[in-house]
Amino acid sequence: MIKIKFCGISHIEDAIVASNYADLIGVVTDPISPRFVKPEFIDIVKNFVNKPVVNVKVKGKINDIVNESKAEYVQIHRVLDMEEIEDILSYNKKFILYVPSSEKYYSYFKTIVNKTNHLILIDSEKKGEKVNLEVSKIWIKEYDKVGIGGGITLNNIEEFLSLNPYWIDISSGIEKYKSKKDHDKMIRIAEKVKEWKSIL
Ligand SMILES: O=C(O)c1ccccc1N[C@@H]1O[C@H](COP(=O)(O)O)[C@@H](O)[C@H]1O
Repeated sequence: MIKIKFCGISHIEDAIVASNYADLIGVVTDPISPRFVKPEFIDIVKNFVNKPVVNVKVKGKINDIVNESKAEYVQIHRVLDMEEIEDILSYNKKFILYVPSSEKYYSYFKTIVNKTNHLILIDSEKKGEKVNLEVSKIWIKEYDKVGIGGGITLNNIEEFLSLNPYWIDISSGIEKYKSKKDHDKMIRIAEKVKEWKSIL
């Protein structure tokens, strides 16, 4: 079954619902985000959930991000330079590495695939825009750990599932308002993913 990451969790009650319906729980600890919470929130969340937590960060040194919480995964939501890619190889930590969905990042995508064994997240080049599905379709076929995010909602999720990604990543599409999750949307999205498996 296609795995689910519910991201941008900033309330304990949302984390509990995410834990019941998703495989990964994303918490954004970068002040750039309207869903920002302090890294300490992750350590609190971990007392209430039984699924791995992902610390999502855009800026900052990799070493600082790795050590700032007890999250099982670190998602670096920016394009890394070569030195940083080499650096992540030295950590005994699970990473999610963001690749913008544009042909111009194909060689970057291949570098990550060839050098690391981590999960990849294909997302839109600019936050708030929809991911490029044509590019994503090709890359998903090339590497088995590719997930897709970027504008997934209850109304368009089938388009994403039809690409057969390893996992999907959803944040704004399951919100009531910015930073607060809509539990009904979370449950309905999870049901759609489950039903999708039974169609195949
Ligand atoms: O969600 C955020 O606020 C965020 C901020 C900065 C970097 C990444 C962020 N979120 C990531 O983007 C995907 C897709 O989000 P959406 O579903 O399009 O809203 C999300 O799942 C996070 O991994």
